Amino acid sequence: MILAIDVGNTRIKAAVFEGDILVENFVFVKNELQKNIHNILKKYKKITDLVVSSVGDVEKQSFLEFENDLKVHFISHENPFPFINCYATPKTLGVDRMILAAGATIQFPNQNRLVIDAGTCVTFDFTDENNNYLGGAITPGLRLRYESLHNYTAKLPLLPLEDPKDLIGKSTSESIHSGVANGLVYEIDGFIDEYRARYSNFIIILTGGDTEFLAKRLKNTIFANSNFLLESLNQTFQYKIKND
Ligand SMILES: Nc1ncnc2c1ncn2[C@@H]1O[C@H](COP(=O)(O)OP(=O)(O)O)[C@@H](O)[C@H]1O
Ligand SMILES: CC(C)(COP(=O)(O)O)[C@@H](O)C(=O)NCCC(=O)O
Ligand SMILES: [K+]
Repeated sequence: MILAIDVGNTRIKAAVFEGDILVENFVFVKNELQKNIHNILKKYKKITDLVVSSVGDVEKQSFLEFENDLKVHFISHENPFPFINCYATPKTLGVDRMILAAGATIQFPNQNRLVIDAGTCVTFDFTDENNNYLGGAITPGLRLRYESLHNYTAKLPLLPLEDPKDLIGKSTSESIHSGVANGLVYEIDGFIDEYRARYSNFIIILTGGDTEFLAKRLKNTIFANSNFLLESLNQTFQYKIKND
């Protein structure tokens, strides 16, 4: 069994895998990392490997303390990936984005794929049918948009994510909800339309903490899968075992 852990900029996501099967998944915050790993290992005694991908600021040491009981693997740029990396600055490309592109390439062979990860940031990652990873986009995520409006103005309150009542906000809070929530939905649909103008055919995978909120509001047809990054992490690790 494998314990896959993805450290994002907001939360840590983890999943136990038996081969390709996701047995159970977990979400927690940074300062509860060790406690959670201990509990997972207590529950699943067959875990032999810990596979970590991180774009957040968690010390490697937090994972290395489990080295007596497990093999600990950090997925990095040095790993083999199933695509040709055409990013102009491959060393600064987020390892989470590489893993998403790897998962898309493995799960959807011989087609163009766009992965949208709605986390702290919303990232777009495009891999074409010849397995060239071309790049994409980075834009602030839903929560980050609410927080920036509050943090960089004198008058705007910090609001929790809420369904916008209407396109036309009739109060400060309605205007913020319309601007942030409708805004991100239109932005994502707009991006997809522009991609479609260049590539007539591609599949779209939506993942990340805001998957559920966004999936039902987008006009485009997408595969919504909150666990896509963890599944891709497991697949990237299996690919490494076969190709190292
Ligand atoms: N309990 C929660 N805490 C924080 N964010 C949450 C929570 N539930 C849903 N979200 C949403 O998830 C998004 C962050 O997604 P996540 O996948 O956790 O990010 P990251 O991978 O960057 O850590 C936020 O924009 C927020 O709206
Ligand atoms: C863009 C990101 C901050 C997204 O992080 P996340 O929202 O998943 O927490 C991360 O992929 C990153 O730090 N990327 C480095 C820059 C790049 O990918 O070009
Ligand atoms: K992201």
